[in-house]
Amino acid sequence: MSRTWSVDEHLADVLRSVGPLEPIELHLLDAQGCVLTEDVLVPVSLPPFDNSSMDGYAVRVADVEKAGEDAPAVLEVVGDVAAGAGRLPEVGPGQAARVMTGAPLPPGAEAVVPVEWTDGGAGGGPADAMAAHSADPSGAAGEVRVHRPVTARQYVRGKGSDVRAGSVALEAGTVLGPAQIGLLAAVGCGTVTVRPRPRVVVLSTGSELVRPGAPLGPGQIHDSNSFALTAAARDAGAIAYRVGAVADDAAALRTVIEDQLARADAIVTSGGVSVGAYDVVKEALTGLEGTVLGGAEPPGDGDGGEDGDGGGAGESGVPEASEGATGTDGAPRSPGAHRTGRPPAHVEFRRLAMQPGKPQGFGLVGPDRIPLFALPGNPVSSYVSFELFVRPALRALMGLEPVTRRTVTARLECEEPIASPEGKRQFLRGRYRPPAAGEEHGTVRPVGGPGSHLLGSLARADALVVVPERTTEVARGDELEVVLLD
Ligand SMILES: Nc1nc2c(c(=O)[nH]1)N[C@H]1C(S)=C(S)[C@@H](COP(=O)(O)OP(=O)(O)OC[C@H]3O[C@@H](n4cnc5c(N)ncnc54)[C@H](O)[C@@H]3O)O[C@H]1N2
Ligand code: MOO
Repeated sequence: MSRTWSVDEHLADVLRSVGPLEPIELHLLDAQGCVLTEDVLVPVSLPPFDNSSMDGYAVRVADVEKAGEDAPAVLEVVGDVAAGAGRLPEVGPGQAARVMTGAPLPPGAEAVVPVEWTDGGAGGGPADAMAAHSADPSGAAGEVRVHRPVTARQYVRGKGSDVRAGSVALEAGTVLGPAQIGLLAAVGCGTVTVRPRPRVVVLSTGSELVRPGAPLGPGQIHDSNSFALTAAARDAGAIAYRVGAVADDAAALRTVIEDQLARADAIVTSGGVSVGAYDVVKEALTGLEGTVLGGAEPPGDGDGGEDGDGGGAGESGVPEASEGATGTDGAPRSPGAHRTGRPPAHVEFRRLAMQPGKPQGFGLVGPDRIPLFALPGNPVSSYVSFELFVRPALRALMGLEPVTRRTVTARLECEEPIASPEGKRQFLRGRYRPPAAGEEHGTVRPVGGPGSHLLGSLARADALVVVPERTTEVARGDELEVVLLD
């Protein structure tokens, strides 16, 4: 390691290295959370035809003009129009058609009288509802008494009154949420062109790691990082594949990562980046020249596969493949924008002026130059590093903005002053309370201490409290920047 990088320098370097993935066409539900890359024009007006907004009777306005409670207009019922009806009865003078919500307005009719303004064809006073067609098919015939007048087009939803054919339904850049997906379905689009979710392969390293659920032997711990990071990748919008823990064997790790290249738009590892004798990630990802990870084309196509055999895995001997978040899109992608210009494939290991998260590796690997994040092994360090560097990169790959989490200013709530290392940006875990009425800022209360192994308090936190590099102590009432985690 040479110089120390600031958090901002490292993030800028990461974001300089990743560009949005090439757009692909996806089925609507597979595109949820993705960004449209082109305007979507409305192929068919919505509604596609004039239709009723009420269950009632389609009438001609002049026929009910003088209708009142004591002097109902009596109209001949010429048939039923249910939603989806293809053949429509013609409504002539003195006539009405029973019409359901969403059903086409029959020819000749100008407005709809809600059933509650009529006797429902039953001959009594105002009706509450229509008799079910199955129970009384005769309801579509006979007479109906209308007790109130309607104006032209009343209770009629006009063709194109929602969106018109030829207009822009959604603009390029729109993020597809439930309402947008609903609109696309309504106008008949079955597929859309979007920036896809990045496929992220997450693997942890360490011979001490055991899969949760398996008993611990002496000196062993459960692998939590690969689970937390896979969940974080999904939370960021990615399709995440958790590969089980790989033991501290550089050659095996390199093989596993090479195998995973075929299905990865980004790779995240944890552990093995510090200065110890078993820091396997550093070893595996240094001196890549001439290897597939170093950018050399693989010998054959190579299927990468779901079950890369790294051997020597800490938990089972064979890395485990995990399902994709949405399980839609395992196919190889055309190279992303990060391939253009083809910077050298290389992973650099750095020291960052932050706590937790000091040791970090980052670079572009493989023939497609996909980003690889080698995060530190301490559980809080890897999670905080993911939040600060990987999440923004994944959002950049998806074309989502802003890439960073929302930050707010909050007043610190704590009993005793808290020390912070000089020259490092510290990220304390905290719980944020938004401002109450009349307050300019909310408050944040640290949970747990600064130790990078404190998962219990991380799990109770909903914010990261940022203590700047030059600050060596913070106390109650200090105004600090807070990164909101949800
Ligand atoms: N002499 C020095 N030692 C250390 C330094 C240093 O500057 N000089 N930096 C410390 C800091 S800061 C960090 S952070 C860690 C980073 O170490 P590694 O990235 O090499 O991580 P490991 O040694 O593999 O593991 C560290 C710690 O985390 C536990 N761990 C690892 N993977 C997992 C996992 N998947 N699930 C749960 N826990 C995991 C591991 O057992 C260790 O306890 O280095 C410091 N040392
Ligand atoms: O930087 Mo390490 O990430 O403090 O524990």
